[in-house]
Amino acid sequence: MVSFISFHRKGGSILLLCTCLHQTKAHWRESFIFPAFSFTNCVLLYNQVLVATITNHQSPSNLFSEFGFCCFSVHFFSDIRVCGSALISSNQGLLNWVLLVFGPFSHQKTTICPDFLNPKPWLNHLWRKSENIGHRRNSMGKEESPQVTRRTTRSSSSATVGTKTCDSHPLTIKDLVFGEDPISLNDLLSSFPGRRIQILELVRLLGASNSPMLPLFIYGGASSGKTSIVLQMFRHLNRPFVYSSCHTCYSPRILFESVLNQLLLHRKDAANGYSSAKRCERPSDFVNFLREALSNVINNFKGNSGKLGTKKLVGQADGNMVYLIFDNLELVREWDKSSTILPFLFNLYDILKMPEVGLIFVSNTSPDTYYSNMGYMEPIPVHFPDYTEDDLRQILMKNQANRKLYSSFLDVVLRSFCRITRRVDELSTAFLPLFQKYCEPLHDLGVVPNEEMKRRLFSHLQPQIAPSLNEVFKVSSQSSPAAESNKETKKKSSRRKLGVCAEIDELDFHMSTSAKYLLISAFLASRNPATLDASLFDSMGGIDSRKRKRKSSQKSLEKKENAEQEILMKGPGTFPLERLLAIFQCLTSVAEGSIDEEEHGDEGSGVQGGDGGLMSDVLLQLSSLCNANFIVKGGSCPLEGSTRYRSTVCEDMALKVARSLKFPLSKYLYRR
Ligand SMILES: Nc1ncnc2c1ncn2[C@@H]1O[C@H](COP(=O)(O)OP(=O)(O)OP(=O)(O)O)[C@@H](O)[C@H]1O
Repeated sequence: MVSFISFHRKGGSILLLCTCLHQTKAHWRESFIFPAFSFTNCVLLYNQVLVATITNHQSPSNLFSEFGFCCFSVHFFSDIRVCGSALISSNQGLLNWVLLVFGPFSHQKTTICPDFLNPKPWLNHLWRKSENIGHRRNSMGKEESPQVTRRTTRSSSSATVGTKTCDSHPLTIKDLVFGEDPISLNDLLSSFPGRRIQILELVRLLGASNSPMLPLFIYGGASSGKTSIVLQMFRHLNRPFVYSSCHTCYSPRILFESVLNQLLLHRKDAANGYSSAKRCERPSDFVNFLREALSNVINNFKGNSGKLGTKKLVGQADGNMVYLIFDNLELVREWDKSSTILPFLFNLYDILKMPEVGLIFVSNTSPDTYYSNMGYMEPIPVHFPDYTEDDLRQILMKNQANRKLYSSFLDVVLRSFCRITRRVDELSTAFLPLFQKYCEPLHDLGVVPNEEMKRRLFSHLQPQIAPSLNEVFKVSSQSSPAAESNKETKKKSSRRKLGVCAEIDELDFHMSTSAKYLLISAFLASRNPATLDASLFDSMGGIDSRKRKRKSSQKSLEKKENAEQEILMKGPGTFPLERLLAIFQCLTSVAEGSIDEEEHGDEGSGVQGGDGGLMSDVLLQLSSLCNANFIVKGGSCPLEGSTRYRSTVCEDMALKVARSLKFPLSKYLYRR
C-alpha cells in the first residue's frame, strides 16, 4: 500500500487527506486538484499529508466521473487501483466519505510515506472507521444511504478498475433518473426545513410529467440548499436529468463533454483511456451533439412508455422530459474568459427548440449579475433566501438522537454563530466539536438536562465558543488564507478559496475614496449600537482601550449586552446625520494619509487632505450614495423631526469596499 487518500465530506465541503507523495503542495495543486476545485482551507500537515477542504458537491464517485480524478489518475498514477470507497458516519445529516486508493504507482519517486506507517491517531481512527463500514457495506451488498444523498448512481465514469465495490454495470437509460427509490413530497419537504415555499414553487414550475417548462434560474447564498433540493426534487419526481457542476467542469470542453457523457450513457474508465464519448470544444459542435443525444434519449423514453403501456418498470422514469441542470453557474465567469458561454447557455432553450428539454441554472449570485439585455429570454427566477435562525435550528435539530440536549446546546451557541454565518455547512462543521465538548461532562448522552445541568454544561463549553466563533468568522469572511509558503500561491489559493466571491478584492464599480469611507461609516452606524461608538472609536479613529477597561458591574454589563443584542437582531438600524459624520471623521482621521496619496491626482472628486477638505463634499457624497441606494432615508425621528438614514449594503459588500481601502472593518464591527 503506498497511498491513502480520503475524501471527508462535511456538508458542502470535502476534506481531502493524502499521504505519501513526494510532491509539493503547489505541485499537487497545479497538477490536478487546483484547477478542479475551490479550496476553502488548505494546510500541509506534517511532512507529506495534505489536508484541504475543498468545496464540491459531488460524491467521490461523481468526482471521478465529472473530472478531477480521471485527470489525476491519468497524469499521476497511471496504474491506480481504487479499492473501495466507503461512507462513514452520517451523523447530523453530514455525509462523510472515505476513499481508499492503492498502488502500484508508476511515479518513480513514490515510496511508502513514513507518516502513513505511523499515522496520527485521528488518521488511524478515520482509517478504522472506514474499514468497518467498508466491511459492513460489502456484507450488506449495498451502500448505506445517508439522509440526504447526492446521486451516486453516476459513479458511472469512475476511474475504478476491477474492484468489487466499484459500480461498473453498463449504463442504461435508467441511470438518467436519480437512482434510488423516489421519495414522497412530504418526505422531501421534511428533509429540508425552511424550504417549503421554494420546493413547492419548483414543483409547480416543473409541472406535470411531459409538460414543457421555461428555463429556471435558482439562486441564493452558498449552502442554502439549492443543489441538494434540486437533486432530491428529481428523486421525488423520478424524472431523467443530467447534472453538471461548473465547479468540477471548469472549461467549456469539460462542461460540454460532461453533459454529453451522461446523455450518451458513457462512463470514462481505464478501458477507454478516460476519454469522453465525444470530443467537443465549440458551442456549435455541442449543440449538434446535444440535439442528437437528446433526441435519442427522448425517443427511447417515448418508446419505452409506449411499449409498456400503463405498467411501469422499477427504475423507469416518469415522463419523456429530460432536464439539464447547470450548477454553480457563477463560476463560469471565472473560467470563460471569452464571456461567450453564459449567453450561449441562456440561449440554449431558443437554440434547441426542443419542448421536451428543461433547463435549470443554479447559481449563488442573483440574476442581475448575469443578464444585460443580451436578447435571450430570461429564465424564471426562484430565490432561496438566507435561513432565519429558526430555520437553522430546525435544520440542525434534524436527526439528533437527544433533541432536548441538542436544543439546550443550540440555545447557547446558535444566536452568536448566526450573526457570523448562516451557512448550514459552516454551522454544522463548527457545532460538531462544540457539541462533543458540551457533552463531555455527561455519562449518559440520553439525559434530559435540567437547568442546573445546562449551566454546568455551558460553563464547560464556554471557553471554546470564542475561538470557534473566530475560526468561523475567519473562514466566512474569507480573509484568512491558510499558511502558505510563497506570496503568489497565497494569492492564487485565496482566490480559489473564495469561490464565487473570487472577485471579492476587486470592486466592480468606481467610487471615490471618501465615498467609500462614507459607505463604511454608514454601514457601521447601521450595524453597531450607538452606545458602542464611544468605545469603538477614539479621536484617532482607533479602538479606545482605556474606555473598554472601565469596570462595570456584571449585571450592568449583561443588561447592556442584552440591549445591544436586541438592536442587532432588529437588522440595520437608522442613524442621524450627526452620528454618520462623527464616525466618518473618526475613520478618515486615521486614513487621511492614504486618502491624500490616493486622491492626489483625482481632482474631479473634490476630496483633499485635511479635515476641512475631507468633510467639504461629504453631503454631496451622501446624496450620491442615497441616489445609488447604498444608503436610504429611513424616516424622521418623531422627537427631533430630523431625517434618519439607513445603510442597505450587506456585510460582504462592506467588506469588499473596506478591503479595497485596506481598512480593517471587522475590528470596528460589533460582535458579541
Ligand atoms: N433546509 C435544509 N435542510 C437540511 N439540510 C440542508 C438544508 N439546506 C442546506 N442543507 C445542507 O447544507 C449543505 C449544503 O447544501 P447545498 O450544497 O445544497 O447548498 P447550495 O445552496 O447548493 O450551496 P452552493 O451555492 O455553495 O452550491 C448540504 O449538506 C445540505 O444538505
